[in-house]
Amino acid sequence: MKYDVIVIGAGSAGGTMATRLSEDPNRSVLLLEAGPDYPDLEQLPDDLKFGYAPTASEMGAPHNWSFVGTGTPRQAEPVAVPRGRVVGGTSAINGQVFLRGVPEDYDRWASWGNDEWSYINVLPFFRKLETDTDIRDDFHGFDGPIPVRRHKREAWLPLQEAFHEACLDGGYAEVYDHNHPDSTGVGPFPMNNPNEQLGRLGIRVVKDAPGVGKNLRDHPLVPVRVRVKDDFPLDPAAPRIQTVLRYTANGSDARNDMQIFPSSFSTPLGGDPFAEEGIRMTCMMELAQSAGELTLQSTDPDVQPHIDCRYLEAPWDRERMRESVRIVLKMLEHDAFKDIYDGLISPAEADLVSDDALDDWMLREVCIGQHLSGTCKMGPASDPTAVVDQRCRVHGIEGLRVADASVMPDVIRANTNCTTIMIGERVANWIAEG
Ligand SMILES: Cc1cc2nc3c(=O)[nH]c(=O)nc-3n(C[C@H](O)[C@H](O)[C@H](O)COP(=O)(O)OP(=O)(O)OC[C@H]3O[C@@H](n4cnc5c(N)ncnc54)[C@H](O)[C@@H]3O)c2cc1C
Repeated sequence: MKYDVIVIGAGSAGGTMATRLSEDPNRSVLLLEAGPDYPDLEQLPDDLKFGYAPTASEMGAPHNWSFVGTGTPRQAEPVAVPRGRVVGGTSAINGQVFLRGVPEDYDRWASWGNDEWSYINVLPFFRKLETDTDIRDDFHGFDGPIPVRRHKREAWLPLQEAFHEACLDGGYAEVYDHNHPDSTGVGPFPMNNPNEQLGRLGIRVVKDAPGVGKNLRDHPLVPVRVRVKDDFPLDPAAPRIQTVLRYTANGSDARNDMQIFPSSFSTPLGGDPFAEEGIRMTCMMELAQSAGELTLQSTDPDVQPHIDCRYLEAPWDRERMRESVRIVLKMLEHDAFKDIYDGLISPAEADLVSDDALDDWMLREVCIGQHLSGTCKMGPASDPTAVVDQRCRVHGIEGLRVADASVMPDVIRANTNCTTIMIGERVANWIAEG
């Protein structure tokens, strides 16, 4: 059997591409996926259907590749690297935040020789992929396949309210629409959950592309773990994440290069997702200077690659992360937290005595941001580190494209799913045009 297009991997980008390309009955499309398919809601297992509890992304969970990587040299244990193995890919096990990057992210991609990816060029595809159920304007879609909504104010849990109040008092702007190009400040996350439910190895080299595996980008995060008062309600099944603060670090020229968001329920790190610990305030770096690397360990596709994240390697990353932790600590002293906050679980007092002590704590505690990207970056052929051109065609190989989160030349200042789906939309469009 011959196919016009073969898509490997039914994840955020691959699933989108196969869907769009098969809209034309005259085009044959083969979609190959390593994990199972659940074609309707009845057959969908609970861990994939109810996204609030992170059971689907636990190590060893049935739809998780359960990779491991190296976070920083100071960590004794490897970091867990969950990736979805199911039709839907990682978007089937993710946190359902549906945030776009800031326009400058895409304009930076364009400035590196990929003019097709400027914000003005990608906006129609962001609109095409979604139906925003809250907002109708030039920046949002209203007839696309993915529903986008925000948790209504009356449904915010008490921690989210306290966080919001403390941020406003801290001088941050109030934002309702974080997908608006100008947004910065605190407000509800846009979500895509449905309304209230749910060579060295002897491999023959076909093309030497030295950029493959380099430029591993992510949003490293440092969790501040907080004990709560005895009578403060903790519900493991409630939405953990509802609001977010996006802000610019002191001295940074990159808008919204940092995020802080509160989790209304937290568990010991890496432990049982229903075991209660308190709450968590997460400091997340949206535009890290440090980049990691992904290298093959074997020719066997079942052996995972070595994933070296190199989080917080750059002093500038540590400086911004220290500031973020200190913003959280100050925020916890705000009156809005007086019925919630009962002391820190981590960091301990000794971790806060100096910049060095705090760095040491951060380098031990830093976690994966789940937004791995960049290891097959797009760029012109004149860039020796570029793996694909701006239409995602592999340089020097006819008929082969890479279209997923790995083609981002740098990670965007937002969670990656929405942009990855947009990449799938764009590439499908180019293939369809011929
Ligand atoms: C725990 C977690 C939470 C996250 N939360 C969010 C969030 O809230 N918001 C957000 O925007 N982003 C989030 N992300 C990130 C986001 O989901 C990913 O960036 C995005 O889904 C990546 O899409 P992709 O198409 O690049 O890859 P994937 O969606 O991972 O697709 C790759 C597909 O290829 C398949 N595959 C791999 N190898 C083979 C093979 N050899 N043969 C056949 N098939 C194969 C895989 O099984 C998978 O289905 C999260 C990620 C994780 C892990």
